[in-house]
Amino acid sequence: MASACPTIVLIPLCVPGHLPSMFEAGKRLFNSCGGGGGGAMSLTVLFTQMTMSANLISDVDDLIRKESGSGLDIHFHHLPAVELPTDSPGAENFIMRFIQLHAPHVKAALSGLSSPVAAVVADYFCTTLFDVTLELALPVYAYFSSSASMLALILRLPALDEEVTGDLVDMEGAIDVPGMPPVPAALLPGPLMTKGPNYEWMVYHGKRLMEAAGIIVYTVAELEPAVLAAIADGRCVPGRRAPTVYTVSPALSVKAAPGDGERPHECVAWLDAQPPASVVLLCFGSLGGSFPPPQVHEIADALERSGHRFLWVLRGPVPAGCGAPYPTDANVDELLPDGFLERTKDRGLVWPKWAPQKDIMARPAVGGFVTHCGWNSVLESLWHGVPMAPWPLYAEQHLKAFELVSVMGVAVAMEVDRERGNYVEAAELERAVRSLMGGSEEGRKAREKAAEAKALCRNAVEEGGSSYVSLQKLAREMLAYCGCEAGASASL
Ligand SMILES: O=c1ccn([C@@H]2O[C@H](COP(=O)(O)OP(=O)(O)O[C@H]3O[C@H](CO)[C@@H](O)[C@H](O)[C@H]3O)[C@@H](O)[C@H]2O)c(=O)[nH]1
Repeated sequence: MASACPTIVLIPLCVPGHLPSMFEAGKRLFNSCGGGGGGAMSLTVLFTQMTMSANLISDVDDLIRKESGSGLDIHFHHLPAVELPTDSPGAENFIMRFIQLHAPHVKAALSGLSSPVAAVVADYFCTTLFDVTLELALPVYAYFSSSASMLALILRLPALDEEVTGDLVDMEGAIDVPGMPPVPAALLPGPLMTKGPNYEWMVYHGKRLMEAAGIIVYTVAELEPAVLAAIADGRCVPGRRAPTVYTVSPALSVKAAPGDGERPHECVAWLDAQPPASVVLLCFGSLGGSFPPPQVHEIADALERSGHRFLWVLRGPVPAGCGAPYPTDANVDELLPDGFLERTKDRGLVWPKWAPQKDIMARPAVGGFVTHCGWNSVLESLWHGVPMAPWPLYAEQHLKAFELVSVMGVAVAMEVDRERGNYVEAAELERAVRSLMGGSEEGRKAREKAAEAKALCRNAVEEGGSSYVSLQKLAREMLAYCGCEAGASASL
């Protein structure tokens, strides 16, 4: 891993919703620093041995293989395994403690690099590692894989915590998330609703993010202008301005078709036999898609009655007592109502395992997306101008659903009963699918807004676009830290 030129060190959270976008952003930053050719900078990635889904493990292996053979100055380093905390009362708490245990290994890895470190970029769930970077006097940037709206809420949280004596969910009225319309408390991310160990960690992150040299947010500035202005104007933290926010937008492939001689994935081949914008996609991220049998039946009824074409990524149960909360493959014969597959075989495909969502989303047949509102899925949808029907399930997804419908207007509203485990009745899903795919005024507006969002996404990564400019600015800053010329090269 030796390299003479300065290096940018990435410390990602190794989960599917965080790692791919962060690596992509890091690589584009490295290119903007001249790393792609001029030898001005190298990139080092420190992997924690997080319990990963099988899909991510193969993605990480592929990524390392591909990048190692690319001739680019990118280095991968696996940190030693740590003993997994066994008594954590929730995912957030587990992750924070898991990351914290890596501090000595991160310190040893950073100290052992033969290249001078230009900057460290750490996932925002890794703020416990800021102590190491402070000790080594290295500039540290936070990478925020979620929306700017979520960032505004996290930055606001420490003050909110002091203002409110009880649980946030019991607050009278709505929550003030700077730059957003008033957010009903019932839409807060799960860990923020009631005070406890997971909540405390989120408050901790809110405080520590203020120590970062900058915050790199995976978003499109033009999609969230009011929130970004509120952060920049210092409206999140009383009396203090938040670190500078750099927006890095997705730059997804526009090559939609498989290459010569490549066999398309079954889902892609099926989509290519459907008319343009005729299929509603249902896919629920890396942890979702596995529903209790009554809910599976409601979805099946809704899809059958809607009469629309569909591609439904249905997952099996999450194995009990297993460290990784990732769903198994679905046994569709067991899960689906009798005769459903036969009755819908001419217009529907149920895919029982991990699906190539990015490739699917790029196919012209996809006309609408029922999504759990994971931020990667949202941006993938908007990159292709596909309107959504939000079905939030966990984490900050209820906030996103609100933002998609009430702020961006790129989604039709759908009633999700959070108190019943985010249950959606068949009639409601059928209504939402008809509205999204059919001729309703609501659906028409969402399609129009999604088409506008597509243009914003694509412009952001063009030369002179918001993401391009952010990366150039960040590159100059990082080059300056290590006394290099500000010779950033053109890149996305
Ligand atoms: O069958 C599948 C399911 C998912 N994906 C991909 O996996 C990623 C999933 O990311 P995301 O849509 O953001 O969902 P989560 O995996 O749930 O992401 C976590 O991380 C996100 C970013 O911080 C948060 O917004 C979410 O709430 C949080 O759950 C996306 O790129 C999808 O294209 C597939 O390729 N195939």
